[in-house]
Amino acid sequence: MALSVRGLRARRGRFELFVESLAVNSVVVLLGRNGSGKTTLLDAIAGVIPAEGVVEACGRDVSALPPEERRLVYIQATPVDPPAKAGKFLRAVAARWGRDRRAVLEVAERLGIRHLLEASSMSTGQKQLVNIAAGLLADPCAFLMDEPASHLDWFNKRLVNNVVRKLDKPVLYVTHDPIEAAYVGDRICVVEQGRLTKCVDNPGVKTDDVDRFVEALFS
Ligand SMILES: Nc1ncnc2c1ncn2[C@@H]1O[C@H](COP(=O)(O)OP(=O)(O)OP(=O)(O)O)[C@@H](O)[C@H]1O
Repeated sequence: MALSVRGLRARRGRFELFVESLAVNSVVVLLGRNGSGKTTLLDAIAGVIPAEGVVEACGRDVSALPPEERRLVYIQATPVDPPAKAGKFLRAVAARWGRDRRAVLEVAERLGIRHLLEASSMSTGQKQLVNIAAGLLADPCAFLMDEPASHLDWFNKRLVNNVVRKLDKPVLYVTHDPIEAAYVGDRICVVEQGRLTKCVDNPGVKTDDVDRFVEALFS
């Protein structure tokens, strides 16, 4: 079921975002210059900043609900520090959603982070993988992802991209990387000065040459 937005208006100082309509059925990528309003759009949908207009998720109007009741997973560009070791944290998230330890191990396997479950310290990119794992353990109506791969190496970026492509939930995905946009998105929308100025279906740009180039460098 789609995540959809109608007549969404939000302000940040003198900056104004207005999105007349946006339907997210699969993976929709937002591309735009710095300061164009991509994060503001995700913040407004998540409900972490005040906004006018309608946001629908799982077929219900969530516009008046606080963020924690909207059933949206919001992965932000800068990962949140897990409050405990990754394994303990992810087991707590799983329990919150009625899932067991096997679900944690399965998600950790998918994201290649089993070795981090008991780690006492992690890099920023490793923390981001744990944040993404926590999001996958939840049962949201949709995912909002703001540059989720900006701290990830190419291999982890591809791994996360592949996980995102297989999610059977709507995903609104911000990246600055057009190669990543072409790889992960079903639709690509351009954000300019707080407006969606263009949305196109992914024409199927091939990114294999870049993949081969990076793999050769690290082989
Ligand atoms: N905390 C803030 N206080 C006031 N204005 C802000 C604040 N954060 C952002 N803005 C304004 O909102 C505009 C949109 O910012 P936003 O973070 O949504 O852009 P973005 O497209 O996500 O940028 P980037 O690609 O650099 O992450 C900015 O141009 C800036 O003028």
